[in-house]
Amino acid sequence: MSKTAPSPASQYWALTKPRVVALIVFTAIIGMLLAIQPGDVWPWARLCAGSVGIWLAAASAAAINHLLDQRIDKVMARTADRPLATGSLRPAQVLGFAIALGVASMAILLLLVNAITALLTFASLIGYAFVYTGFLKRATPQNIVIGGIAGAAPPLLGWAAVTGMQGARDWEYALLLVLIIFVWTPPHFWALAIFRREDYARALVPMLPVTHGVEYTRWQILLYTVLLVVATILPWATHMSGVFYLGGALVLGAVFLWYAWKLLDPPDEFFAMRAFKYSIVYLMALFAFLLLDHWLLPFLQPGPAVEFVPTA
Ligand code: HEM
Ligand SMILES: CC(C)=CCC/C(C)=C/CC/C(C)=C/COP(=O)(O)OP(=O)(O)O
Repeated sequence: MSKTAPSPASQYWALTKPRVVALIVFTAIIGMLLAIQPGDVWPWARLCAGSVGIWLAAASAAAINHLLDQRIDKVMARTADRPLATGSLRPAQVLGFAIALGVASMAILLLLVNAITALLTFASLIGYAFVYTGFLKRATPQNIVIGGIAGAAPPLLGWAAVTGMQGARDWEYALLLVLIIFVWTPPHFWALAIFRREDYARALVPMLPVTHGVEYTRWQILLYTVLLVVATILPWATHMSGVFYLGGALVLGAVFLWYAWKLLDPPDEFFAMRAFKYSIVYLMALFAFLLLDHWLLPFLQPGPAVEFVPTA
């Protein structure tokens, strides 16, 4: 039985790495919602335009990644069905699509949000599409650590969309969120890379399990997971978030530590993929805790007693 060819729309959609970018936009939106304080007027236009603009930029960067990684994607089993690897889209089409998304993103951010968000988003796009994909990925096993800065930036982009980054507090809090995703990235990616190491070796990509071996990578995952748990305490320690967040972060962190510890002597080779999948649930849930702590708890707590003063 012959397989029906995928529709062009589904191929363009695949270029945007929709699921990864969905989580990226989720962290950006949470950055926005943490930057608004209870009682503030919600800047709806900037919230909507900021989300769309950041989404378009991340999608553009993902499409450029497909373009620059054609050779690698063709060789690796995980990526061999990508639109350029199969030939269902031509490089010129992908380039045009990436440019259109990038231009639309910058126009929206510049015209409807603010210059600092446009600038930081553009830097993240360049960081992932060119610095990581075009250079670091092929150059060093620290590729995803350094390149992770671009993927970690979205909460800062969201925060900038709401505040314009006017005060030191804005930078401190937003960079804390960036730090959390930055230290989350190595356990997230290296767990998958352990499982997929033969793919990377065949494609000559110097990922850590290929260059330094699986055992060394497992210890690095544990090290970064410990750093991650410490980093996730900082929002509470700096009074950005309360004990509700802290409780959630510690429980989620304890489970992540269990995965990282068990990965040192895993029950089977699929365990690394279970750890990878947990890393995604972890980040989603951690950011959901930040949000609930910021927005739900103030509503649940009784407000300050207001004294009734008769006017006459
Ligand atoms: C340099 C940084 C990063 C690297 C190298 C990396 C690497 C990867 C890889 C190789 C995959 C598998 C993709 C596939 O099978 O098609 C993946 C999946 C995923 N990543 Fe990352 N990642 C990074 C950062 C991020 C960030 C910052 C986020 C979100 C905040 C994220 C969210 C996800 C999600 C949600 C998936 C699952 C996608 C799916 O189920 O199709 N990643 N990542
Ligand atoms: C503007 C902005 C916020 C940009 C963010 C860019 C972005 C989409 C970051 C995600 C990082 C990611 C999917 C890495 C995958 O690594 P890989 O490309 O080596 O994985 P692959 O083998 O699946 O292609």
